[in-house]
Amino acid sequence: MAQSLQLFTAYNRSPNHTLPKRATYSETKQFLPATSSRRFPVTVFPKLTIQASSSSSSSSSSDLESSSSSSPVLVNDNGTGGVLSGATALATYASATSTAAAVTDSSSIEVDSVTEAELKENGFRSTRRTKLICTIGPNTCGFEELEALAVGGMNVARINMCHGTHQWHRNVIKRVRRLNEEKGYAVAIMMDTEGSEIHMGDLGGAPSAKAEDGEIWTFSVRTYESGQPEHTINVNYDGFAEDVKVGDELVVDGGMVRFEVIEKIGPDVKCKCTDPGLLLPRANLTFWRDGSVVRERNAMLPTISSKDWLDIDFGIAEGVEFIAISFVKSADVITHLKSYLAARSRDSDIGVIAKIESIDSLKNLEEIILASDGAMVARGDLGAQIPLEQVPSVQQNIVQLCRQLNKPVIVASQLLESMIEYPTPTRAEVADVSEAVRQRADALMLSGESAMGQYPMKALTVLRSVSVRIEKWWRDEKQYDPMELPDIGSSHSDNISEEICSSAAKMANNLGVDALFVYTKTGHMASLLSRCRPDCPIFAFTSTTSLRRRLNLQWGLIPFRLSFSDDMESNLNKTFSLLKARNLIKSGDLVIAVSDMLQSIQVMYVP
Ligand SMILES: Nc1ncnc2c1ncn2[C@@H]1O[C@H](COP(=O)(O)OP(=O)(O)O)[C@@H](O)[C@H]1O
Ligand SMILES: C=C(OP(=O)(O)O)C(=O)O
Ligand SMILES: [K+]
Ligand SMILES: [Mg+2]
Repeated sequence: MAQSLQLFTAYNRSPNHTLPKRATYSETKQFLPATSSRRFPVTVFPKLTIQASSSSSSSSSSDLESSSSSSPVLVNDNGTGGVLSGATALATYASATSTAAAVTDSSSIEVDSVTEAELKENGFRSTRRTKLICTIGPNTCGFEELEALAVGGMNVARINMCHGTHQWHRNVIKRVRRLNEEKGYAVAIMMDTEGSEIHMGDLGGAPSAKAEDGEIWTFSVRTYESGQPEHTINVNYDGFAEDVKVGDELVVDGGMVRFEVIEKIGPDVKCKCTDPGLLLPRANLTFWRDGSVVRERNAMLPTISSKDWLDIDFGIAEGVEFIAISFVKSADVITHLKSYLAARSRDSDIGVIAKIESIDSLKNLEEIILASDGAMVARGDLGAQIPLEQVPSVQQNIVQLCRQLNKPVIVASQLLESMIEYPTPTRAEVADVSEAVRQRADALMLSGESAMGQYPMKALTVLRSVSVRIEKWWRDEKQYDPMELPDIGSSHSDNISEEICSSAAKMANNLGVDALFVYTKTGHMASLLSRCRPDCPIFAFTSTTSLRRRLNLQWGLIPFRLSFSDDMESNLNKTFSLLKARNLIKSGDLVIAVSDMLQSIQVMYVP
């Protein structure tokens, strides 16, 4: 297959290639009632009594008609229909997406063509559980590129407010929304704030500048009206010249270029290049003294700057699903933002993701994660603030803590950095991706690889195929360590939900069921199931498209939009008939269903 070929052709990379050795960073049929012999109701109510389910009633024929008439026909490379391999999805995306239809009426179910194809081809148990995030930049902002990314498995599109204008970001959001509406995808939008980081200016419009060994460069807080002199870099932080000392090490982009401070002249800081490399516009700057990162007055800068507040208002107005906050230092800022969001965005529920990328965030890790709706291991800046060799253990700790606290966690930055320039990843990068998948992080994120790299689709394909392969490997080999999941709920009802989900997940593993079904109004039960990381996929049914998108960040959840009632019996009947109409399930499949309206566990074969 194309994908396995691609992973192995890396050997063909010429040892004499002329590219730089180090990649630069920056940059349904009628429903038939169930036969009682094939069904085992295990309904658990809050008082924990066992109730047998009554026999089911058939769903209305209008459900069936609307569903089957809108069922998309998928075409594979050979045009024989019905198959779209995970590995060949990219090659066939045009045919798949051109025939896929989004369905939004109340009697139908909404799922996208890619999920549908994956379920049909590989069966439930082989669907990808790890979610994929792509940063959108100049190389991926067009409708066709965004569509190719969605077909390639993008679950969340990230926009980085460090770059671009509101109009640019608005256009990207509109295109993603159009894609969701027209093709039935549930791609969520994550807006990432700039934060009060120290970074360089725009290089006077140049795409990059090369700093050579021993060259003297001036870093200055001055703004140059009539063009920037040669070897001069503008710095955005007013206190820069006062805070640095002669002898400090100035680190660009976490170590891609290094300078030593040799002289201070008013607002100008003269520096000698000690590690040559490419300077990119708005690159991040840190300065180090005696082996640790210096945090002078910049430590006092607000986590959410006035510019960030304007960007947050923009995110609210555009209805983004997630806002990721850069350089979080404490839980207060998250709590404050959450109350601001609650007051401003009445209907929508925007998730706040805390980016763990500073020493302060590590000191207050648990309270920050508890206050947030998720966390990101932002290894780019984190690796510029703590010694690099500490990053892997910190990553593992954050991933574990997030799962224990039931918060989705993203592993970000440099996963496939070399693919910014090369069509194949390094073995080390594949091992890094595998490790994040083995740790069972909720999501993996591409930054420069998808924003401005030369091979965004190939990078996404690598993430997808490595994820699927590693997940299957540890399911087959039982490679993963079971994790102790503490009670996290604050009420007895919460504890019941947790017990139901962990029991349902355990039953699912022991019985080898095909899928877990969860009917959820708030997403809570879905996330509790995801937290258990069961062996089978979790079909999460929710009645709103916004919640469907938001669930798309979490491990193992396949979100569907479906109108449902408080009557589990009729929900299940409706779901079975709709899914059967689309050949997504078949008679005899074993399913365990839970819901957050009725605290119950039902085990049943699809009639
Ligand atoms: N909206 C955008 N417009 C232009 N370039 C972008 C945009 N988003 C990302 N990029 C480019 O992709 C690179 C990698 O993205 P990311 O890691 O999110 O940013 P950063 O390098 O600032 O941390 C950026 O350095 C920038 O060159
Ligand atoms: C994801 C990160 O943040 P940004 O790309 O915004 O610097 C990071 O630092 O790893
Ligand atoms: K950012
Ligand atoms: Mg960062």
